[in-house]
Amino acid sequence: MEKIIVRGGNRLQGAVQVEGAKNAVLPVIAASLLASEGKSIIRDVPQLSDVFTISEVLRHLNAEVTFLENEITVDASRELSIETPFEYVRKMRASFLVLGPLLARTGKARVALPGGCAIGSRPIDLHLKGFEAMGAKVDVGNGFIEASVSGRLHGAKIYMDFPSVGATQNIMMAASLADGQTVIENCAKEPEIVDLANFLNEMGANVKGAGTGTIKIEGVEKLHAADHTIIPDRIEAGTFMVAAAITKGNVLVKGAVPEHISSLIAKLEEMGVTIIEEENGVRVIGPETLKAVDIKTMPYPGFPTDMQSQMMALLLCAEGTSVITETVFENRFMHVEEFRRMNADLKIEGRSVIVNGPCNLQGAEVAATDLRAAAALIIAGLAAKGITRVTELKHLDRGYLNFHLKLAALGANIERVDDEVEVAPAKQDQLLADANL
Ligand SMILES: CC(=O)N[C@H]1[C@@H](OP(=O)(O)OP(=O)(O)OC[C@H]2O[C@@H](n3ccc(=O)[nH]c3=O)[C@H](O)[C@@H]2O)O[C@H](CO)[C@@H](O)[C@@H]1O
Ligand SMILES: C=C(OP(=O)(O)O)C(=O)O
Repeated sequence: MEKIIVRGGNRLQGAVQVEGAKNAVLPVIAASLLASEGKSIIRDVPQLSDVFTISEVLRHLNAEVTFLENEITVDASRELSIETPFEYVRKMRASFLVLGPLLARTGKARVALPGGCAIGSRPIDLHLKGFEAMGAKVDVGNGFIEASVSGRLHGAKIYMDFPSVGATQNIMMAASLADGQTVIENCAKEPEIVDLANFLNEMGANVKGAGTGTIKIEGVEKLHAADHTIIPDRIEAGTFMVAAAITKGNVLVKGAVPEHISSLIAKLEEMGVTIIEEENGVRVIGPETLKAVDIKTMPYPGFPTDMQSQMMALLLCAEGTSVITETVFENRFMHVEEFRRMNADLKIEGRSVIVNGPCNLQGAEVAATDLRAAAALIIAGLAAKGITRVTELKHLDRGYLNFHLKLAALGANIERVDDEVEVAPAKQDQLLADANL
């Protein structure tokens, strides 16, 4: 079994470069299915397992996808098949994002129903309501969603009960090839929505208002391939910022875009962390003593749920009582039990967790329960006394590239091993060199 082994106590120092955003690249790759001519080139693509999964989905749908390091080329000009089986959707829920493009491009799509996952039940009603409002007939049965339309989808006025990121993206993509105007009200405002809108517009779409609460899309006859560079990953950036703060370190997080992480910056500053905006990123200097703060996750520009578990790790080291309230997903506290194995004093009360800090964190064997929990447990290990072993690394690999190598380059005592066969120092140096760190 693979594990990451962390020996806590080292201060992180130096600079780390963030990758292109996982949550931006997945919808952009799905959107490339809308181009009936040309080859799209997508740049700054992180080589993550989720990216490989969505590429497999596209290949299964008869698109041609080629990788060249951080660049992906997609040719979706051939006739597309319309079915995405469960094996892909089970691996990664974002596979469901092909439904909108397929429906708009071919008039029909059959995509396996995404189930719940470790962070909540995650229904898809808002996606489906949107497609129905645009004239699609949607049937759910035998574990599949089947959507079809005779002729083309038509524009519609769609109000979302909750600003769902995925539903906003799926509807935006479908509406780009619909007849007439679609207006999505109470839509998601995340930077990844803006990145997708930019890509769609580069493909010849007419999308306005992305980043605000109302998006207007004038459907066009057809879309062509485009050349697009993915935005930097704000969650990876935030994860390294928290890692720097917890080790009382001094780290420049290169590629971090301050306006994408303003809620995180505000909370870190409230905790006593020094944040300096530099030309090519954000410098984080951890204080000797961290102050407790309260956090409530919210849709963007609120505090991101994808940073909740990493912040929990940091608050475990803060003086005083903090309250973390999760409003986006109903069950995103699976990591609490794992933190408790590290001597954390945490109490779950409904949708909140009370953190009584500072905890005397101790190394332990812990299992990642989801992608961000994996990073959070490793971060806690950086501050814990003794050795922390983190298993279930398949979660980590969905969203972080070379995570342990990047931390090692900043001075962490960390290695990734298979069944305790520890990587010899010379091999570790070679890995760092290979990863260009
Ligand atoms: C690949 C990707 O970009 N994933 C991100 C995306 O997930 P995802 O797009 O799945 O998240 P959503 O914004 O859709 O979900 C937010 C909330 O809305 C609910 N909901 C959603 C759709 C729906 O039809 N009905 C419904 O009730 C969900 O159950 C959840 O409670 O945004 C989340 C919220 O910022 C992030 O945590 C994920 O990292
Ligand atoms: C929850 C996440 O991703 P997904 O929506 O793909 O599960 C995440 O990136 O933290």
